[in-house]
Amino acid sequence: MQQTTPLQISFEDLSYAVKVRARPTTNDDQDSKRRWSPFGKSKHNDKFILQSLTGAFRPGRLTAILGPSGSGKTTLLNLLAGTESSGTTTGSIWVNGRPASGVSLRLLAGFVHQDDVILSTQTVSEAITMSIILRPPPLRPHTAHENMQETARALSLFGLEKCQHTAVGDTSEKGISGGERKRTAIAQEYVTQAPILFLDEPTSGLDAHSALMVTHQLKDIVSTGRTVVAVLHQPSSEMFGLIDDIMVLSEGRIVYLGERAGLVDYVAKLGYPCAMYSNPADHVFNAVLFGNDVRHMSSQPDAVARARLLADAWEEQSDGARAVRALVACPELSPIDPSLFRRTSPSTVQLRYLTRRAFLNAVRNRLIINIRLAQAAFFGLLIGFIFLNTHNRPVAVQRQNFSGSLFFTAVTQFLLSILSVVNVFTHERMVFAREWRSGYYSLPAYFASKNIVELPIQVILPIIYACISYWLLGLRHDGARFIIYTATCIVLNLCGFSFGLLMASLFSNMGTILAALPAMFLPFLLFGGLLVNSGNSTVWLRWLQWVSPIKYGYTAMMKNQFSGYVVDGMPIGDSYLEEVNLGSMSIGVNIIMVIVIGLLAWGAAYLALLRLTYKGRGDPIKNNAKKLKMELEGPPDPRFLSSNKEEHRDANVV
Ligand SMILES: Nc1ncnc2c1ncn2[C@@H]1O[C@H](COP(=O)(O)OP(=O)(O)OP(=O)(O)O)[C@@H](O)[C@H]1O
Repeated sequence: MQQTTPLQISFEDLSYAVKVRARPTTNDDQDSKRRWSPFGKSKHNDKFILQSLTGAFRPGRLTAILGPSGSGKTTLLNLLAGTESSGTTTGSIWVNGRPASGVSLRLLAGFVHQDDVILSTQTVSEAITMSIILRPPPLRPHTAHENMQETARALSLFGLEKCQHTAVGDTSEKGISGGERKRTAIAQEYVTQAPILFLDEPTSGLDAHSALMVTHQLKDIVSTGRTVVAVLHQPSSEMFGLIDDIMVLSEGRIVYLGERAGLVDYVAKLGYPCAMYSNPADHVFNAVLFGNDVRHMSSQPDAVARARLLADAWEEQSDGARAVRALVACPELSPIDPSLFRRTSPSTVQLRYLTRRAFLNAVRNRLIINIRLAQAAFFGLLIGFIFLNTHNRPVAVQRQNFSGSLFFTAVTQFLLSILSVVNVFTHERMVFAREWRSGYYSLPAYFASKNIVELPIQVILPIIYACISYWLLGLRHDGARFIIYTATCIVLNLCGFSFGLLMASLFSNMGTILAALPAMFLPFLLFGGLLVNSGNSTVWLRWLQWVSPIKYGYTAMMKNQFSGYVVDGMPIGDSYLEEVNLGSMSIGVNIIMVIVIGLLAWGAAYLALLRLTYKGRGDPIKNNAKKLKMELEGPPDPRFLSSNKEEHRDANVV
């Protein structure tokens, strides 16, 4: 990894508040602005998660953020990395003295999240190569061979050679271990050569040796001049010894920020001397943050009061806080090289890569494809044998059997397609959300690749079904009518695919989808043309037939079979069609209606995915890239060029 321009992140008076439902009880928390009123409109309070944080993270140093659960560590990282958007942020952030909102920091920073999801069928090596291809580092390797070399280097640095060809896996199909997954996620960020790296609990859930290994790897990254900030839970003594700077947070406030070596002295001065041979990180947690009360969980007011005492002591009385303020006032000012900005690959590269990955994913999930193929053949045979040679039966039986079998066909083509998509896509939705946020690709490239791979399957399955069922059922022996029947099955399948995509994009888990599915599907089924005579149904509900793809598909197939249908010289088809009131629209128009409804659902699925991308506002980086880059490339904030700079520089030792 190459040396990089040193980048210092500083922030002043940084606060973050979210709206929480107000409670009618009186709360003596001075920091919350109580605005609850039983009759008024406003029933929300501001909950301050981070309060007036002033500090700096220095380049070439490994900074660890420590603090009890719920102290705001993840929120701070998210805020700096520009991924926290639901609340209100106040205060300033700079990179090398240039104003930088969290969003613009995303141009410079990689982020390893607590629960990074990687596509389960991807191997470790593929996941790392994907990062190189889709988020090329400044000196982009151009050939596949160079990409492989770069991947091999990362695999070796992170000790992943032994599992490089193992699939990542998930809870249902075991793949690599939790530690290997964490290291893979770090390696994915490492290869982009981002000058800043944020990591949220990279060592949690790992055994002591693996956690130490990860910390050593972070130290290696830091040695190239990068700024690395990691949230660490309970670092061991060995890990603690590798950390350069430490920030301790409690109840959203800073309790300590400075060199690791200064922490023990500082807490000793507060009246908490650390015993020899004890782990300073444990000491800070147990003695300082919780007052050695190991038997009881501190009550919320106690914890807040204790945190306030410690944070006030830090801010008002400590030399460390003064040194930090001096560092913030007089930061590193070297210019930010534009080559450091995050890069994305061209749309064509994204599309090509994602299509290949989606294809491999489908092939590796071969069992699912095989089941879907078998399902198409099974239902074709089932319906064929149940209604075998219906054309040889009495007229009344023909009417009933053809109606029943064609309705069943319309329903199965639509429903099976929905179920197959939601099953596959529900897991992938989380992968998409994570990869999109990390800047791997754009939504159009992802959406297009999904469709390119899935559409051929959605065409082949109904063809199998139609080829088997049409001739067994004894539908009219006419090539053109067979083609219309097959085409109707195909469009119903594609329409179901769109609805499946929509449901999987709208809802994050299978349970919700299964709860919502009947509410959508059953009205379509009821107004599908067989169960209710739509000409005589309740008037104000009759519109449902116009949005039911099953109704249009069923009508097209019924007209295909019955218009002009003659049995033993008697024309029985047209009168039957009139009787069952399937409407005046032609077969072609009915098929077009299925396509139109499918396209609308498909468009809605795209919008639902767009909603996942920063709540529909799209990528803030892409939207403002020019402005954000200009700010970072521009001159430092004038306040840092003021005449008292030299004065501050003398105090610039944390
Ligand atoms: N959008 C939100 N609405 C309400 N409360 C929130 C929101 N986001 C965070 N919080 C609260 O803010 C506090 C800090 O959360 P955060 O995830 O930053 O803590 P943390 O220090 O990273 O905890 P942990 O170590 O357990 O991951 C928690 O009490 C959390 O419940």
